[in-house]
Amino acid sequence: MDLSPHLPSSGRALVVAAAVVDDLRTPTRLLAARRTGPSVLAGGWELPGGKVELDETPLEALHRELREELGVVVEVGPPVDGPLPGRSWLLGERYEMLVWLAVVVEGEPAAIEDHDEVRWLGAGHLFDVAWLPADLPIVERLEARFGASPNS
Ligand SMILES: Nc1nc2c([nH]c(=O)n2[C@H]2C[C@H](O)[C@@H](COP(=O)(O)OP(=O)(O)OP(=O)(O)O)O2)c(=O)[nH]1
Repeated sequence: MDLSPHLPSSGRALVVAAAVVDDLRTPTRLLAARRTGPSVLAGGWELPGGKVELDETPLEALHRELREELGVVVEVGPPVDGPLPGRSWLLGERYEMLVWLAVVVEGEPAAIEDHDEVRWLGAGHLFDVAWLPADLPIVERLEARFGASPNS
């Protein structure tokens, strides 16, 4: 029996993350979260999320991670397609990551677990934080969806 039907055939472990925005159709703000560990990644900014466990689907993992890390319930929108088979994004040798747009429907994002700061970035400021290197092409892809905002 295949215990991990959602895992990529590449052998890399699957990570899921959300590009949390203020509006799914016309986003003007993106949420970034600063990692606290491990030391090699600490201080780097990322899209909140984490590894998919064997007993859950990628979307179940996404909802769990956002609840645990940020204390929010989200509505998940369209995927942000990456270049790998399965439309994931490469994160070095060991991981690949699926990304979806999402909006908060309950709670206020807070750095509860795995992060020490969360920050909303307006259009025009999406690269104001030190993103983890693997996230740069993802944020570039997101930027193309952003409209101008009066506060950006
Ligand atoms: N969540 C997330 N991880 C990312 C991003 N970019 C990036 O390179 N990574 C890397 C960092 C980690 O090596 C790996 C994800 O691991 P994680 O530490 O977030 O996973 P997790 O929350 O399940 O952690 P753990 O329970 O295993 O400690 O992917 C990103 O934007 N979001």
